[in-house]
Amino acid sequence: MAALLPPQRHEEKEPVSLPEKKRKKRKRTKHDPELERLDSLPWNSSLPNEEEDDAFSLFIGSGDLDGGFLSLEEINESEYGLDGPGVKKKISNKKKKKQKLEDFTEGSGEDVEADPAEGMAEEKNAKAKKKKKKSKKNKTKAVQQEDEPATVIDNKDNEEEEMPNEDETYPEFYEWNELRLHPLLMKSISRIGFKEPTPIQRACIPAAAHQGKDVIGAAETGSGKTLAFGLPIFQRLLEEREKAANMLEEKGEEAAKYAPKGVLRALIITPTRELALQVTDHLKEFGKDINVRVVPIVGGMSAEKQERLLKTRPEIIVGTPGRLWELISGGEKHLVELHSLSFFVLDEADRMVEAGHFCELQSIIEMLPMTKGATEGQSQNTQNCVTVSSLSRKKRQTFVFSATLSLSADFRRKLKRGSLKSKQSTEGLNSIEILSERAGMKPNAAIVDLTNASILAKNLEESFIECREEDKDAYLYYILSIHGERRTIVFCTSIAALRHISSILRILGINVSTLHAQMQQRARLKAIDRFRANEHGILVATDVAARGLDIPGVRTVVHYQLPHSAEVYVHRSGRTARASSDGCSIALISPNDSAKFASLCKSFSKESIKRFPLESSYMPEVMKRLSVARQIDKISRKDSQERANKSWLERSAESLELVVENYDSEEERVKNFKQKKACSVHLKKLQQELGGLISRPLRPKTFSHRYPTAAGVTHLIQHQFEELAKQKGDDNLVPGENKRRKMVVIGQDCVEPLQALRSAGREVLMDGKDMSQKRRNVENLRRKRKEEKKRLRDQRRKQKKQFQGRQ
Ligand SMILES: Nc1ncnc2c1ncn2[C@@H]1O[C@H](COP(=O)(O)OP(=O)(O)OP(=O)(O)O)[C@@H](O)[C@H]1O
Repeated sequence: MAALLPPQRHEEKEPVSLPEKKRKKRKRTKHDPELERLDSLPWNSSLPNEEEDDAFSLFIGSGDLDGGFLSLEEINESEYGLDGPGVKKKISNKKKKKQKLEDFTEGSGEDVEADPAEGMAEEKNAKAKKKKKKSKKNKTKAVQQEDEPATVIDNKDNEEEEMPNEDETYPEFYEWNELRLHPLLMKSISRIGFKEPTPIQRACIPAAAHQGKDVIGAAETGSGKTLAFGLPIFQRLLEEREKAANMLEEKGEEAAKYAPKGVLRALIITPTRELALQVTDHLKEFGKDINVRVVPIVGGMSAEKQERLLKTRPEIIVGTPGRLWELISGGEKHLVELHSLSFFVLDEADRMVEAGHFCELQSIIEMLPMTKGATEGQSQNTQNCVTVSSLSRKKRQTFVFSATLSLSADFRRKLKRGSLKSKQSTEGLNSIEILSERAGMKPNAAIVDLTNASILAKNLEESFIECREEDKDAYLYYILSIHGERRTIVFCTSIAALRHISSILRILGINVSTLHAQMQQRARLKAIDRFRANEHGILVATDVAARGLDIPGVRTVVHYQLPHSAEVYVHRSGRTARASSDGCSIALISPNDSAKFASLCKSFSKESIKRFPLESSYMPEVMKRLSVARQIDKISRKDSQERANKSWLERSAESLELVVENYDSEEERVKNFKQKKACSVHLKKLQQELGGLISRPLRPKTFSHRYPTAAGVTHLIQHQFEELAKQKGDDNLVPGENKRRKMVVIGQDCVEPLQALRSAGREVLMDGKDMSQKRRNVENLRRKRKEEKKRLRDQRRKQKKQFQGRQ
């Protein structure tokens, strides 16, 4: 356990004898049961089998240091470039240190052109602060010169003063203390209110922030991976600033080299635009207290906005591979300064090696200057280099994170042997391993794999509904109407299916947002915002929303169509049951899906899965509504298709300066007109019919009209009832009559899917063979029915012919 403990910052200033209190504390942490639990966690069993002696299966402090964490004695700050040359260890009190840091931070903001959106307020603040600080600084300087000449720490009292006691400052957040984060980060953590680090944060932060290691991290969805790489980045930037601030007096201008300002320090690449924006927001939340600029660079962003953001010369950029490569290859000034990069992060790395991202990502990686040990000649952009300190040039850390990361035994063995130097030796490695290798992943990288055998989040309840393909709409409508509580995401594999169900649901009066890759970026963001804003929102999305989206309060994920891979299933389901909350997933399984579903369960080592409880007495009403909705949908589609075709024809003709003439005869035109009119009358009729149906709560067949007990009343309908009751009360407010007029909804069986599942879900054994057999049986049955129908049809025809012959 010692590996997680080495107090790097303490180490620097630590006196020969530690105070008794501290020693006890360290001893205590050494035997932290949580860390021991992590230590004993196995590698994901679904991944290739491990050799017993593999040190990379969550290596947290054993005697074998190869590829694992360094022990306390082995950490040499100078090796990681964390102490600038000639730094004298000084005694300074807490205030003085903070003051210096602030001075430096302020300075760093001065020559950075601010983003107009946020910049004005910042500029104002900075000016006011600057005035204040100037007078303060002068005072402090005077006091320092008189009272506190620079001395080497050798005395307990001073040491106690130097390190702020976080226990006292943030007593509720003591769980973070062992990670020894910078006080400003602790301030952010306390402001945001994260009581304790998540396991992945606990495991990654010491390795990444204090031991300067590269990290490959895998942990379940919603487990806080963003901060697992975000906090080490902030920690290092702050430490560098602090050191530069300490040197400011001695070295003057030169000190600034140790915390270069206005240069790119971290490049975080994510597979989707939404994820990049989300990671940016998450990090910005922490960057607030420490004046670190984090900006997103994603496809779909306007050139002006992009330019404005890059002009602020942010330290951290979060982007998608396509747009980043476009800018890097185009020689964008801020982005080509990749030599100053201290962190290169691949978030959701396994998704990025899929088609569509790989080439751009590979090109970006090829532009990265070689890290320690590589020949200078291999760096392609050295002529663009500005002078940066050895501190930031010395090493770049690479972080690779995902919930579904699989590394081959061969790659882990390679890391262990430290044989990752050759760029050519990529034989037998998968794409993610090749990219990690090319990105300069160091041989002693820490691999932290906290995924369990099933990889799925532990608070997730999975379930399924078996139904015919054509009944999926009905079951989806059933779930959303009867159990439509809290936020729900419905996943489709194809955009066509997404369009179909979102249209049907809208016709049925269910307000849904949609999200898919063919939408304009602005519309995509709007859809997410709308979904976020509605506590009971419904988002119908393709797999573009499967990864990383972090929207609190998503309680249900419906797999309308099964995804193509087990990984995507994990990520889709991971949109619920995030952090410490719980949620459920419901897969709609048609006979065609059953074999796929069985193999999915097999790959997660699932022996049984719950069948989602259904109340069949609701289905006749559901089917009735759906049938009308489908007819409306068909007519509207036909109509809009015709209009689209017509306008396309007109637009094309207009662009060619042609006149479109109508050659239809008068008779045809009248006929068309009549047809259209009949169609629109029919449509209106259907709409009226559906309006009548959906104006009432969805009721089971046995529902009594005389006693509305609210069976099947969703929150929406109950809300409508309440509104209605309120309205009626307001309309004719006669004193004394209130009681009689008020409509009361008695009882409520509208429960969340998770609640329904927990109280009534039935476990079904998942037997792959059984599922396949079932599928075969259904297919046989269908074939027989078809044959029977054909036989009957032929028979009828024959009889008809015979009858006609007799006549
Ligand atoms: N220490 C913590 N305590 C409580 N909540 C946390 C903590 N760290 C992060 N979170 C919250 O947990 C949620 C999930 O975090 P994050 O998005 O980083 O997860 P993730 O592991 O990257 O998920 P995914 O694999 O789906 O991308 C976020 O809302 C985040 O604010």
